Amino acid sequence: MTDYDVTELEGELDASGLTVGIVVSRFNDLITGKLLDGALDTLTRHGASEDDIDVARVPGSFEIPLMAKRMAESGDYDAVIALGAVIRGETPHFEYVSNEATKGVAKATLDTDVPISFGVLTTDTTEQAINRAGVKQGNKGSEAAESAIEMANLLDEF
Ligand SMILES: Nc1c(NC[C@H](O)[C@H](O)[C@H](O)CO)[nH]c(=O)[nH]c1=O
Ligand SMILES: CC(=O)[C@@H](O)COP(=O)(O)O
Repeated sequence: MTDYDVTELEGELDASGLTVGIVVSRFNDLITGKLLDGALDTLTRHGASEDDIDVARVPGSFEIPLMAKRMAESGDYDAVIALGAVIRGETPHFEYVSNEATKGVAKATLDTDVPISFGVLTTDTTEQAINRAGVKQGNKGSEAAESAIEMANLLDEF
């Protein structure tokens, strides 16, 4: 590939010194607990201190945006991580919960200017969720933690 003489900016994957808030849904907690494990493992492996990580538990993914926004606007956190698992049932409820959780987190991060990474699974089946919580398809909680670290460091450059 041709080398370009451009300035490239990228957030370091270094979590040392970062304060991080995690909002995790209790709904489907057999899944969300694994997402939380993945996020905490990633944060500490990249240098975050457990003393600098706060975890807030909410009833379901619909409640994530409000708590994520409250953490972000507190000024106490360099980044917030949103973790949930919305699994399709028999009714259209899945669409509403998924859409509002997604839109709410997106709005909260833009409104507060604080990185809020999106680790909310939206799956058709329980198996799909299990596979994305530390089995065959990785761990969305770990991925969300990496995004939070990178964005906190990248935004610190501006
Ligand atoms: N069905 C799922 C829900 N439903 C609960 C909502 O998130 C919310 O807590 C309730 O409507 C009360 O406001 N939540 C999930 O996180 N995952 C689901 O599969
Ligand atoms: C995503 C949901 O709210 C869903 O799990 C609820 O299940 P159902 O649509 O069968 O009531």
